[in-house]
Amino acid sequence: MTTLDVKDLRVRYGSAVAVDGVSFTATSGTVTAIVGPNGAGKSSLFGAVYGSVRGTGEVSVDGHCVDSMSALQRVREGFAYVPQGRQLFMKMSVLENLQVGADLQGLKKDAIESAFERFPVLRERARSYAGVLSGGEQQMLVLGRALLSTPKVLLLDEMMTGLAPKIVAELRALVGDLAAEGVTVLVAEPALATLKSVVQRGYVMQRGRIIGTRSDADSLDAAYKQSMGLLETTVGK
Ligand SMILES: Nc1ncnc2c1ncn2[C@@H]1O[C@H](COP(=O)(O)OP(=O)(O)OP(=O)(O)O)[C@@H](O)[C@H]1O
Repeated sequence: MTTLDVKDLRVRYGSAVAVDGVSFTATSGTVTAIVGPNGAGKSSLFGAVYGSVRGTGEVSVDGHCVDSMSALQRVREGFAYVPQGRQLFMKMSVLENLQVGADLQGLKKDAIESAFERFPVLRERARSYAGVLSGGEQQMLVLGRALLSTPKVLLLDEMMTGLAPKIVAELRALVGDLAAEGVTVLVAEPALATLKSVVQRGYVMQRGRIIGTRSDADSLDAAYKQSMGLLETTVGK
C-alpha cells in the first residue's frame, strides 16, 4: 500500500501564482484525477510533485518526505511522470529513447524488455525514429519509458489528447490495469470524459486551487461541469 500526500503545495512563476496551496492524498490501487480547464495549474502541480518544477509545500510517500530531492532522486523513490506533449527525442530511435530513459534512471538495459512486452508495437518499431511514429505509438513509447522503473506513483498529464479512439481505449485499460497492479495513478485532464470509467476519485482544480473533492467519477464529472458553468448545482468540498 502506497500513499502519496501533498500538503499546501505552491508554485509561482515570478509574481504569477500557478498553484495556490493545494493539498490532496492518493493511494495505491486507485486512479485519482485532477480535472480543470487549461491554465488551472494541473501541469505545474504535477511538475512540483515530481520535482521538475520548483514549488513549496510538502510531498511525501508513505510518510517519507521527498521535498529536498531532485526529480531524478524522486524517480529512484518510485515516481514516474508522463508530461504533457510527449517529450521524446524525435530524431532518435524507439530503442535509443528507451535506452536513454534506462540510463538516466540507472537501470540495466534488460529493463527495456519490459517496455517491449507491455507494448509489442515498440519492439516492431525499435529501429524507427520516434518522430515517425503515430501519436498513439509515441504515447506508448513515453509510457513505456516512464514504466521502466516500475514506479509506485505514476503521474499522467493529459495523455489522451489528440489520440484516436482505439488508442484511447487501449491506454485507458492500461491505466486501470496499472492501478489494479498496485500503482498509485494520478491523471490530469481538462475533462474526465476519456478516463471516467477507470477513475475512482478526484479533485476539481481552478485558478491554482482545489475547489471540489469527489469520491466517485460520476459526481466528480458533475462537479467539474458545474464549475465550468455547465450544470446548475453547487460545488462543495
Ligand atoms: N514556465 C512558466 N512561466 C510562466 N507562467 C507559466 C509557466 N508555466 C505555466 N504558466 C502559467 O501558470 C498557469 C498554470 O499553467 P499550467 O500549465 O500548470 O496549467 P494546466 O492546468 O496544466 O493547463 P494546460 O492544460 O493548458 O497545460 C497558467 O496561467 C500558465 O500560463
